[in-house]
Amino acid sequence: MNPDIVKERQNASFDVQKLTYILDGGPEKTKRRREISLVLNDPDFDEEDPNFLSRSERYEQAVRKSAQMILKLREYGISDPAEINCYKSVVRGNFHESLGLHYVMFLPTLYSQCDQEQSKKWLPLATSFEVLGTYAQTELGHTHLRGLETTATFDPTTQEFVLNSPTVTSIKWWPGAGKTSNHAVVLAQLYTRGKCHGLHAFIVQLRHMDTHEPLPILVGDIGPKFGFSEVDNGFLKLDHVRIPRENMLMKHVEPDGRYVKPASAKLTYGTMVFIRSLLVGLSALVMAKSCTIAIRYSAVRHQSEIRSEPEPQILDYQTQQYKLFPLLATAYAFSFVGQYMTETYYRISGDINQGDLSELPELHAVSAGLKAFTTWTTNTGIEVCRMSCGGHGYSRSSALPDLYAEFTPTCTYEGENTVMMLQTAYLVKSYRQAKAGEQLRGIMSYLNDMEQRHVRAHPASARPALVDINDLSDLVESYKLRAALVESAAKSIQQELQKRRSHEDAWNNSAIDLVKASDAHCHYMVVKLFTDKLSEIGDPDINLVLTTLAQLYALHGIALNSGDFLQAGLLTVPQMQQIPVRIKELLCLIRPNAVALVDAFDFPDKVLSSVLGRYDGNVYENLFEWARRSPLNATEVHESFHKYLK
Ligand SMILES: CCCCCCCCCCCCCC(=O)SCCNC(=O)CCNC(=O)[C@H](O)C(C)(C)COP(=O)(O)OP(=O)(O)OC[C@H]1O[C@@H](n2cnc3c(N)ncnc32)[C@H](O)[C@@H]1OP(=O)(O)O
Ligand SMILES: Cc1cc2nc3c(=O)[nH]c(=O)nc-3n(C[C@H](O)[C@H](O)[C@H](O)COP(=O)(O)OP(=O)(O)OC[C@H]3O[C@@H](n4cnc5c(N)ncnc54)[C@H](O)[C@@H]3O)c2cc1C
Repeated sequence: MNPDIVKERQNASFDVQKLTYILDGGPEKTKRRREISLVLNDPDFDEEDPNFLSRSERYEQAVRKSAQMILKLREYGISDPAEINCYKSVVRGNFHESLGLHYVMFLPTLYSQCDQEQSKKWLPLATSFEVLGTYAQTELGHTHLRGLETTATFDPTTQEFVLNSPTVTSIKWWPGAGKTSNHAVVLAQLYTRGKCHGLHAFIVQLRHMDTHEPLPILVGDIGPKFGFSEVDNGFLKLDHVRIPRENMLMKHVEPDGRYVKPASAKLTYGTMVFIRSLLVGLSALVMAKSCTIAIRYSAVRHQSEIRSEPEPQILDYQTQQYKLFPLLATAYAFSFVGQYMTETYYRISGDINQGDLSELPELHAVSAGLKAFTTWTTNTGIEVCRMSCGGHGYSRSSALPDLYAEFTPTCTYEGENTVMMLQTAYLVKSYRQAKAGEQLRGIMSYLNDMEQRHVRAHPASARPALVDINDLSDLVESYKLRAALVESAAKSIQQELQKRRSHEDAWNNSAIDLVKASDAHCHYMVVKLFTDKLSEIGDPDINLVLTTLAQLYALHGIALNSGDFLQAGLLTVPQMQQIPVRIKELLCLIRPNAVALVDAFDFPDKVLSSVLGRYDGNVYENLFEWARRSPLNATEVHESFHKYLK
């Protein structure tokens, strides 16, 4: 064990194990997670570092691993969805799996949209993996749902739907598992009796069940990408492909071609809401991994000098702390927000299953906003962690390049982030309702408050700032008032409308304000949820260290967005000047606990797959060993010497 890292652990002021329990949701859950993690010792999962393999080899290794996972899950009798998720995230490490779409989109769509008869037919096939599915929605030319071109036309004479990609732009593009899957949920515009009824989901068989040869359908892999090398994102061109009427999910078409309206057309989009909710938790996980790597490495890396010798740990540089500790605070904040998002998703979708759709718009808005907010922040954060590790951070052995490449598409898939932020219509609508005196419920209820107190964006001079920057509840209140930026967005729309612009143009001309408002709303939610969590934590040592992190998260966010807080008169210039001073104090308070705080995330070394983030801190000897395994070192003289240099 590296002596620096041993010393760091001795300095911790709290019980790391107890903090792990809090993150997991209780000691029992930690115990079970650790039991599941023992799978890492299974020799059947031994594999080559994917960084040393070609794309085709990576895909093959990933398929083998996916197949092994299925067999092992059966062998160990793991069937609880949360446990399956935990198991898979341990085995997957920092990469995706080729069967991922089957689990995260195909199966959930079947579960939520099959009627009884369909469930009887499709669920056994899909859960036994005879049917391997994907989710084919996006097209070459469009992702916006109303713009999708694939059609499904009902033919009452044969009781079939005819699925067609009429143009090049309508070819399905990006669905995971182009080579792996034999079925797809295809999203297409439904036509019956000559009328379009919008987007609906259909189960389409793509490949022969025995030979895996494609049916008369053009299907394949879209080629190498920035990352996602384990995943065969695919294309799919349907040329008048016929499927039985029973393959339409939720069965909206009667045998005579009559269309039966669903309770809400948006229920078809349910799987996207599900994944967006999951991505909040994924952001927390990836931010936690990145911080673990960068902070452990910073504790064992010595460089340059502060006073004279010896060379200090780079974690002692104030600038290094300023790069990493706000991200550490963010990882904790997002962990608690992820827990909230999961609970909210299951609570509201439970109500939806009982026929109560009243909270569906809020679930959509919150999951879209938090998905965008947390993935954007994490995306930037991984890169900060990588650069904070200097040259070694650029090596694939650090895992940070892989974490970035695998995570960055979360800002794009499942709804491009700007587009998701613009789903603020709900926010503006809520603001207008509150203004009209309606009492709002749920997370939007803070808008009631604003109307009652007539709090508005005022110039700094017009309102005395009563904020104590050392008091978290005051900071939460400030974030709440800053979220009143939604008023500026609503006003901008109003002004545009007064200029006789159409509603659509008024919206587009206010889009920057709308995204800012959405961002401010999400930021408030994160600060509030982090602060609320503190009241549940009884252990005084842990409460203290997490309070320090929450303060840092809140103050750092204000420092980055100082213009908003000043403009709205929420803080004065002298208070703003105090914030960097307080931030520096907080960095010093966090410093002795930094390694313990990342240890509490409890990532086994094999899951981190990072030479820099090793628990024992023995970085250099392992870096050397890793480099020697590079395929270029397989021979002492590379063949290119004989071919070209000699
Ligand atoms: C551990 C975790 C593991 C995770 C691993 C992950 C690996 C994953 C691997 C990779 C996997 C990647 C897989 C993939 O990427 S799958 C493909 C994902 N694609 C998208 O996400 C497309 C994004 N676009 C959209 O969702 C829609 O086009 C938007 C939303 C932009 C507009 O929408 P639309 O076109 O309809 O037009 P509209 O704006 O008039 O809206 C009309 C009304 O509908 C409401 N509305 C809209 N949407 C919803 C909704 N969902 N629930 C409830 N309501 C909704 C909306 O608020 C409005 O309400 P109102 O104002 O009229 O009241
Ligand atoms: C790794 C990966 C996996 C994927 N997996 C799947 C899958 O399994 N199944 C599937 O169906 N799809 C999948 N996708 C596709 C993914 O869902 C889309 O790429 C995503 O929804 C974004 O759409 P787009 O690519 O058309 O971007 P565009 O919408 O074209 O975005 C391009 C730019 O235009 C801007 N823009 C677009 N619309 C607006 C607007 N209304 N207002 C303001 N700005 C706007 C965006 O902000 C962005 O800056 C995957 C994508 C990736 C990268």
